[in-house]
Amino acid sequence: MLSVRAVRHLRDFTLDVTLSVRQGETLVLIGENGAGKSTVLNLISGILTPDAGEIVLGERTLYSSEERIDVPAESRKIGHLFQSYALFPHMTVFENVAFGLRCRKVPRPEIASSVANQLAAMNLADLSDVNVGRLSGGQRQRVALARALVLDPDILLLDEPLAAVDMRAQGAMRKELHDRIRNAGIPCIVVTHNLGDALELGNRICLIEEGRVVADGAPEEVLSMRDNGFIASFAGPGPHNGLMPRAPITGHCGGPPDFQPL
Ligand SMILES: Nc1ncnc2c1ncn2[C@@H]1O[C@H](COP(=O)(O)OP(=O)(O)OP(=O)(O)O)[C@@H](O)[C@H]1O
Repeated sequence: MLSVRAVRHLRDFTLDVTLSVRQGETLVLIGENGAGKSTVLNLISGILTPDAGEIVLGERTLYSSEERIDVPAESRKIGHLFQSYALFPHMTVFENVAFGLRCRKVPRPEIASSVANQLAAMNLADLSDVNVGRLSGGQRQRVALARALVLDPDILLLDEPLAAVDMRAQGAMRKELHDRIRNAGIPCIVVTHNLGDALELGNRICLIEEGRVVADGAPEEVLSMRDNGFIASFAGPGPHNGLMPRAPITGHCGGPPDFQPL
């Protein structure tokens, strides 16, 4: 179980979110550009430090402003797939996937077998010795996912995991993600602008607007709010056909747990 209560002052507004994700549950974060979705992931993985609040993963407090606990990013066992991959282009696929394990000082033979297994599982074994700079966007995204999964993480944070995968490969990749998330049985947070992905991958959808959670519920509940006009931010295409428009949100709801409009 992950539980987050985090405040962080950003350039244009103060992010102030409270959310939780149970074991085996996938929470999908949606919201317009700049709403604060990636910042939430960065606060959980330790790349950014909250200005106040508390982040607890299982039995472990990762951050607490009251108890002055701030576990550094490298000591958190978190699989974080970044929107921009954050891979090393001059290093091989193997070296990129091994990077987090090396930082954790995992013994070399264990790194070799873990990385080989992960690459095989993701059909990347043939690219093991290829420099990442030579790969396509979709291939890089799979390498970034392999790097997140090879850590055997306690939680998965996936920022736009299918954005760079071409349409033809998206179906297979979405299914693979779905299976892996389910099999991992750990909390997972996915940021996406794609409603089809949100429905396919998520047990719950959380809508963020200017750093605040304005809706949090089962996908069908959040969608019915959309259908009833409480949320206009993804009122465009139908559930399975593409990108959510990034227009300003014109309606609010009361947020968890009863989703009443303001
Ligand atoms: N380190 C930072 N310090 C101050 N402001 C920041 C920082 N990082 C991001 N911001 C600002 O915080 C806001 C939220 O950005 P964030 O990247 O989290 O949004 P997002 O919802 O993930 O957007 P997108 O869908 O475009 O990726 C933006 O206004 C951004 O300019």
